[in-house]
Amino acid sequence: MEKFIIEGSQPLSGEVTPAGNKNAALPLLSACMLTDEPIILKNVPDILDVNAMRSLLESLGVSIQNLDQHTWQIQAKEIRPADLDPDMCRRIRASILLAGPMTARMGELQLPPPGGDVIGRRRVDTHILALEKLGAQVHYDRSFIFKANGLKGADILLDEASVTATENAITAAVTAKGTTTLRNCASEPHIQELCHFLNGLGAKIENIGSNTLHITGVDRLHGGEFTIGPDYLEVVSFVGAAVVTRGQIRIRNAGVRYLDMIRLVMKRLGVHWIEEGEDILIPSDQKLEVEPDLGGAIPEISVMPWPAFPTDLMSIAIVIATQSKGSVLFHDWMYPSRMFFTDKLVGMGAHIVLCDPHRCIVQGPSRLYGEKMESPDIRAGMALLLAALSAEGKSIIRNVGQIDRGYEKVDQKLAALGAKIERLTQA
Ligand SMILES: CC(=O)N[C@H]1[C@@H](OP(=O)(O)OP(=O)(O)OC[C@H]2O[C@@H](n3ccc(=O)[nH]c3=O)[C@H](O)[C@@H]2O)O[C@H](CO)[C@@H](O)[C@@H]1O
Ligand SMILES: C=C(OP(=O)(O)O)C(=O)O
Repeated sequence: MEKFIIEGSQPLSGEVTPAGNKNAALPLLSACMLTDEPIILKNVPDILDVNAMRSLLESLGVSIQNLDQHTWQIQAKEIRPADLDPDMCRRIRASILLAGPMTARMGELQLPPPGGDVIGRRRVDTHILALEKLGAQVHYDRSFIFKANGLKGADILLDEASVTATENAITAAVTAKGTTTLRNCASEPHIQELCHFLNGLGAKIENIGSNTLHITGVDRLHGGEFTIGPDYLEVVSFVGAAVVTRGQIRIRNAGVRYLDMIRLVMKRLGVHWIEEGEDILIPSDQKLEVEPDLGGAIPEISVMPWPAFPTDLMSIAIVIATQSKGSVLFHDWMYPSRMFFTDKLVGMGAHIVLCDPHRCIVQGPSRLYGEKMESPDIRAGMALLLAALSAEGKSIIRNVGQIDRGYEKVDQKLAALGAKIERLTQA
């Protein structure tokens, strides 16, 4: 295990480029199993979750070659429903994404339970609903068994707009017989990318980006090439790092098409950026003052499925709010354990009232002081790192493997922007 030692209060400056989107790379990698022809994926992020997915695919017989650090050639010529390592499955939420492609192509998969961030109970019922509607039999007894003798298109109303359940439904439906209508589906950028990727392999998915997808099943998919889009969660994390250190940075290839709602929410915290083509420039002259609602009411920032504000940016927004003048209510109804990390921010000097597991009120600005902390999950870990960069004095963040799950070489990128950060093996 490793830890970060951070000497805070260094304004960041310079340029940074985000890696490919983790939550796009994971379903795309799994979807490669839908064809026996080779696929080239570019801009694959070099992060722990993606490497865990690689090892799961390899154990199912998929061959993966690195053409360079971020370009993979993947071929699922002869795959088999082999036993999967339960520890590896438990490491990532996305192991559940093997279900759609394997059920469609092999008609069989035994899958240990998925893991991922420990941020509260994470349902898989919607995955089962979708796959059963397409004709699969699903048996669960601490582990899943998926079986199918050819899938058939269906009219499916998801009982919640779950991201990974939508992805499993799509990958199972693209080669099913007949047509599928998928209603109440999620439409996050990674789902849109998955659809465009599959259409590039010969799938027929219409209405991409909406919450109703029409899928016409095709007999087979062919090989192809696809470039994974930039990770907008990493982009906004770097926006946060610039703002809380009063720095000025340029983020190259920032995926500005994904930032509309995030921009509105950041404006409420007194944060702005300038778009220059595909780059964004975060200037040092931030207002950092909370914009009250009409009539002076305390504003609320709450999460919602896309195109609203993503839950994965809640922790980052909370840290930014500690540096903005005024009060904001944060509300994350999706996960019951996302807000507990705020006690660490309080320990650093932030003024935060945790109202219940889903809501907190932040009153800023507060001077933060360096602390010793543990990274509880990917986004809270990154948020604590931002707080440490902003704080006066030295901070130690342990268990940074949590951050490495989703952020590629974050310490090296921050150091290149002038942060004083060191990675050490945990004693
Ligand atoms: C690998 C991957 O892609 N992980 C992402 C994916 O996880 P994942 O696909 O697991 O998350 P889901 O979209 O299923 O849902 C997240 C939580 O919200 C609840 N829920 C969701 C939608 C809804 O309409 N009603 C509802 O109650 C779910 O029961 C669950 O507790 O999407 C989440 C929500 O954007 C992100 O935090 C994760 O980073
Ligand atoms: C919750 C997250 O990831 P996962 O679903 O992979 O655990 C995240 O990326 O913030």
